Amino acid sequence: MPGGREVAAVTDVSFELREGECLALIGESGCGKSVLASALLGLLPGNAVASGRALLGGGLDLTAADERVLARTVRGRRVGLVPQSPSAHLTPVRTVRSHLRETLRELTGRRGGEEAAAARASFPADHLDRYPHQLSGGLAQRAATALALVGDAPLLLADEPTTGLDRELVERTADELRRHVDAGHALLMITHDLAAAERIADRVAVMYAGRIVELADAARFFGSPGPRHPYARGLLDALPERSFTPIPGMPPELDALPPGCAFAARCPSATDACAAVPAFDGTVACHHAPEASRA
Ligand SMILES: Nc1ncnc2c1ncn2[C@@H]1O[C@H](COP(=O)(O)OP(=O)(O)OP(=O)(O)O)[C@@H](O)[C@H]1O
Ligand code: NI
Repeated sequence: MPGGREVAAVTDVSFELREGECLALIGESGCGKSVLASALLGLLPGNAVASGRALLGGGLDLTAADERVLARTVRGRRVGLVPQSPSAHLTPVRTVRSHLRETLRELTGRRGGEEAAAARASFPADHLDRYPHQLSGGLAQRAATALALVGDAPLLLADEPTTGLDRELVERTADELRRHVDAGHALLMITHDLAAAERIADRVAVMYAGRIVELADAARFFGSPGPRHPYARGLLDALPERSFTPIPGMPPELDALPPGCAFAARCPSATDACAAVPAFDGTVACHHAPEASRA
């Protein structure tokens, strides 16, 4: 950070993701979702410090791999990325067709196939000759998704892949990503869109102030018995189709985290116990979470 301040953007995160599985990573703006995705691909800014391990099938540790290995064998081939700001990742002087052509050639050795690749992300064929600045946010998003699907990487990180899309396109994109998962790929989908998460995720990870506070089976999380962490319950209650009650207050600044549980100031269940940071037991990090019911 400017001025040499340090921010713990992501702390003590731990999860597994299997082939054929979609994990949705949800949480308010600024909680560390994109930083986590960038860390997995070696795309953090030069002054960032990452520690820990991120093992890809076969044992490659993404956090320890050097830039050459990441660039030549990992990005696009073993780990695909739909970046959060797709227009920033497209080359301004090249059309969408040209981006797809080069990515197809590089990752699959094939010539042609741009239209089929575009169609997978509902990118309209008659817009293929447009330049990035001629695309709406939603079209840039679909172009980025099409590019990310080309390499058929076993792991796909999709950072807000449905932003800027209308409901029908959200559903089409989510369904395409789900097909990709069902074909045996793993998907980490970062999203604000809980309806999209519910549509495609097998499991849900809820992040708050840089930590995962709940990791749950999606059907149980969105259905019954529902979330166990008060923050996760608050996120669902804030939905218009549920009680439409926002969580009071704002998330803390990551460079000024309160001691103890970072959610305590906004939490209806907080007690003195929350002065200590609750440990994450693999499913929830809360001193007051209801027991996981067996079902
Ligand atoms: N380049 C950077 N330099 C310094 N701090 C950064 C940088 N990028 C992110 N951060 C810090 O990391 C925190 C997490 O950012 P991140 O982009 O991961 O949030 P996010 O959960 O993806 O939010 P959003 O939903 O808005 O995309 C930010 O609050 C900010 O404090
Ligand atoms: Ni983000």
